[in-house]
Amino acid sequence: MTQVTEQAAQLRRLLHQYALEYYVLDNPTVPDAEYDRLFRQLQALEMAHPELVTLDSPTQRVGGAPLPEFASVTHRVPMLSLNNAFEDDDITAFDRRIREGLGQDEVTYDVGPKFDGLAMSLTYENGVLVQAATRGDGATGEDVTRNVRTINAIPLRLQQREGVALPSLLEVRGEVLMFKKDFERLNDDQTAKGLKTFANPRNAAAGSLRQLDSRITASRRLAFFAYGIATCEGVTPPNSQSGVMDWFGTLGLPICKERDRVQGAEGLLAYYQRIGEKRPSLPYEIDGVVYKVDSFAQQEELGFVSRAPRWAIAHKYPAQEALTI
Ligand SMILES: Cc1ccc(Cn2cc(C(N)=O)ccc2=O)c(C)c1
Repeated sequence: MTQVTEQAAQLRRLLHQYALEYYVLDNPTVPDAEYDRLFRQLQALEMAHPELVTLDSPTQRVGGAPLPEFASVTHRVPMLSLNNAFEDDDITAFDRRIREGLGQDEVTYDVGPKFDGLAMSLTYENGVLVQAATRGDGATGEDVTRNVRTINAIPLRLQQREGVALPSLLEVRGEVLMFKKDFERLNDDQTAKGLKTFANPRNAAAGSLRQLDSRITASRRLAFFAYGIATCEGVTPPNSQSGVMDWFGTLGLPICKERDRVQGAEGLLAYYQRIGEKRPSLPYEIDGVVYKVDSFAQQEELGFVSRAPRWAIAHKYPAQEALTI
């Protein structure tokens, strides 16, 4: 390693750590000016030595000329669609079917908000983000890697702990969304520029990801929460949904702090009630909560019906009354 190569690697390590603290942990330990100083130092180094630029360099989040179109991507593992439930009885029936299917008298569920954004699949090779694809029809989606790289909450490189191996291949599923306050700010901005406004944060996020010019995507404030694993090679992942979520947290992937692990139908309904009460004050829009059987072995035992899993369901809230402007 030459001296400048080592210096660039050290700067990238620091900038990754500070960006994680700022965007994912919401707990910066250095002033913005310090981040900016190091960022500019890396930029100068890369300008003087272009061979030092790496795919995971924070200077490469926004780059490249606009694309003529999006390439299509075939998902290694189809992106699921969830069955919906609206009534409490549907949920007690869901839990009963599962208990009977497993021959268990109580089942542990991993539960979380159902974000009103866009499903996204991220592929990391040896810890470096190499591809991002939309759901599309579940089997084939669009390659939106350039645009997703501009989302600051999505790490360009997974956090590596001393002596802990990273997967050679990891496919992360999650939701790209826009927080309510960033949505309002964007619409104010659009109005000031005489441009069209967006009907809701989901449309704003979709419109921002559909841009062929990633500089426009970079100007929108998108967020991301990881919620599942599709493929993992090179290391053995945890054997439960909640274990994977905790693991993702150690890798520097943003995990929603409202998620939980509950027991049985009453645990599910208590969670639905609790999140329903918090919903208006959440910083992002949700259209329900998602319940998943926690154990992967139990998920495999239950399998799927057509394209939707028997082991998961979305419990939806009534449509929210129109936002009072
Ligand atoms: C000039 C400047 C530099 C950086 C930032 C925001 N920010 C801060 C940090 C930090 N404090 O750890 C890390 C990444 C980052 O993007 C702003 C708003 C303005």
